[in-house]
Amino acid sequence: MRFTKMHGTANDYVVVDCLAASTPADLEPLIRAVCDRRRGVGADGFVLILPDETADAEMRMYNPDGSFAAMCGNAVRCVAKHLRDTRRVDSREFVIRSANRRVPIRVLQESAEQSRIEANLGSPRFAPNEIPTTLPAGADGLVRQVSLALPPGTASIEAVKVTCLSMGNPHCVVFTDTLPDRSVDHAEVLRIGPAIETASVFPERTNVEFIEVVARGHLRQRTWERGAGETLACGSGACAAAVAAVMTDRADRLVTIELRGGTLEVHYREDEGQVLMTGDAVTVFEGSWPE
Ligand SMILES: N[C@H](CCC[C@H](N)C(=O)O)C(=O)O
Repeated sequence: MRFTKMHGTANDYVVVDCLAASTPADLEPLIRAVCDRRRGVGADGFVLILPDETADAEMRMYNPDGSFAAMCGNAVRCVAKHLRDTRRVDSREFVIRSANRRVPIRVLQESAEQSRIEANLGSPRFAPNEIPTTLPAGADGLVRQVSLALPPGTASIEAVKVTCLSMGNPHCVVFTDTLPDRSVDHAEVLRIGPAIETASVFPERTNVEFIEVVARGHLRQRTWERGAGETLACGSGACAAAVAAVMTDRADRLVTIELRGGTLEVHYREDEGQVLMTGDAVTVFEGSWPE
């Protein structure tokens, strides 16, 4: 199986082009083996690129544990770069489908190694059943700064305040100004993250973003990803964080998000309520995996 190793803000993926090749069989064990950082290639996810009737291509992204994710912001920029590099699309503007979302792409700069790409991830969904979560929404229909109890002994605190939404995949945002230490560097990501990811109030689990508000146009983010653990960046998570910061009046609609693996620009547009994310996409190497 031929693949391309890529990353977006150091959130790395094994990308398999199935536009002119068959889709690998028996995916789950293959994904676990390929994503294993010691025994395999090592990646935060495994991405298939497939033909599509309604878009220029379909992206299917799987976490290292084999679970499917309906959206993936950093990976969609990698897929966009691959489609341009392999001349599957002539224009710098095209559409990639991920599950039930069409993601309009604009390629802003490009080179063989690295490109700068804008992806429109669409509108956030706020209804608890669309996130999904069993946490209660307020009178405004938002799950905003709701208290979530942590299992005893998880962390130095017994509960956290969370703001939840979907970008096609579930996100739970924790602002560090509600934690004992306001710095995102000291947030108990490795303890609180997994406890929230697998909390019973998230029937499909959830991604977790820890956000420090530096200024109304500058956020710092650490991420505990569903099915992957702490990653150096999460694009859909950055979009969710930007929306949550606007929902809680902590930020303006155009924000720079500083993640451990790099920087993303996010624009939560007021007009159609869509969320545009701009960042890099990097090709690292081509490889093959024994069939
Ligand atoms: N890293 C990805 C998110 C993967 C989300 C996945 N962990 C899930 O289960 O939803 C991103 O850049 O958006």
